[in-house]
Amino acid sequence: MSKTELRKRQAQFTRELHGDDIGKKTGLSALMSKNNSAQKEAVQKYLRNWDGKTDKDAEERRLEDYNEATHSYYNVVTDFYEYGWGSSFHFSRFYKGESFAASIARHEHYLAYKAGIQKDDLVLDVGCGVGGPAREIARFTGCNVIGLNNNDYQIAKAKYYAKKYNLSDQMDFVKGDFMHMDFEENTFDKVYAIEATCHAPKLEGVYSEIYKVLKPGGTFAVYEWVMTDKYDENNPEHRKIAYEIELGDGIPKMFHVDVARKALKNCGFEVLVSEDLADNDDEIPWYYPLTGEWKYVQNLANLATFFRTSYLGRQFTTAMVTVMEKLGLAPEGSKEVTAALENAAVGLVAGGRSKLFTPMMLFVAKKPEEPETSSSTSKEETQ
Ligand SMILES: CC(C)=CCC[C@@H](C)[C@H]1CC[C@H]2C3=C(CC[C@]12C)[C@@]1(C)CC[C@H](O)C[C@@H]1CC3
Ligand SMILES: C[S@@+](CC[C@H](N)C(=O)[O-])C[C@H]1O[C@@H](n2cnc3c(N)ncnc32)[C@H](O)[C@@H]1O
Repeated sequence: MSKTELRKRQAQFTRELHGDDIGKKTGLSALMSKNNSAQKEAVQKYLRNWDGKTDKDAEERRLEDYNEATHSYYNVVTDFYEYGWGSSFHFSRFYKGESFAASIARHEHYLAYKAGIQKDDLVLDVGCGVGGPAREIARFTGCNVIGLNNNDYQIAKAKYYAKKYNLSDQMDFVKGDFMHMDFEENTFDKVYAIEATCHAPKLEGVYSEIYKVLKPGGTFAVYEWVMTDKYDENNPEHRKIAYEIELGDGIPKMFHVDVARKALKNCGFEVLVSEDLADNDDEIPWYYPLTGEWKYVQNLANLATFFRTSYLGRQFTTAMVTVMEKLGLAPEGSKEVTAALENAAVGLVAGGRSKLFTPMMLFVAKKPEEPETSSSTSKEETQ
């Protein structure tokens, strides 16, 4: 199927699944207005690749199907994410006394600061979700942002929110696969990606596209999801944690941190910062909202969020969605989605506690002023 045909089909499917009036409804009320048979199809398309098999063939299938699989994954989880987490789909570090929203925003500001984003810069947000970080970074720095996303539903939502919050002049959102970008070479002053490029079947693929569209001398900053140095792919316990994360988060393959670092270098980037922000012995761990450890709750106003993200809250949501599905109020397959998200939560907490996994491997990388030609770059073996 050609790129144009795939785009048309995915856009048409989104209209069938979510209707034309995207934006006004969020979370569970948006879930309730989804089309039943389209939802069933989306759940099936997402889960067909995660059938419990971890052999090379199964992995190959997941890598090949990355575009449709992630498109379907976000078609079915976006409403749950907004209901449980908000409109920035990423983790953050927590400090004592800090609210959940402040912590999420600070994590975004920090990336903007490390990327050196200035007023009037043209910035690309790779895998922009519903635009939570783009709105915050545009307000924080005064830059102009283009959000790239392969999910039509999220793009429609991001556009709706930009208009609602009077930010449309500073931002736009476009449909596209980050493995094959349509932008002109040397277009953007800065590029950032927050917990999105882990959906790539090959990190060198997405990083080389970023390198191409970045102006010479421009900076790319990313919070990458990777398995850490402690991870051993041949250890079944470790592999189980990585598989749970892949299954529950729609990721074809979780890569080791070295793979990411080498991929950046192989694309021609000069790596300026390479730091796991989760490896700071923070008093409050990044994954705590998913553990249900109430002792960490910093702010009474955040109680609703912490209930929804905690183990107890997740069981409550699953039970509620099961009943809603039986009564025909929620579309078929919604219960399966909550089960997959439960896997995500369990895998992420296990990965976080054991430090086998981090969602905040910070890389800041520069495209040289005079980029090397690809033939003059010596490449290291990655994936
Ligand atoms: C998938 C990637 C690369 C990043 C997303 C990171 C997080 C924002 C999500 C990872 C697991 C998600 C879960 C929820 C919200 C968003 C995440 C934390 C829920 C709390 C949403 C409400 C459901 O009832 C339970 C979910 C558990 C997992
Ligand atoms: C976990 S969300 C993070 C969203 C956003 N960065 C944020 O922090 O709110 C991952 C995002 O990557 C996008 N994505 C995944 N695969 C993609 C691809 N091949 N091309 C473009 N976007 C993709 C998803 O649609 C989703 O918006």
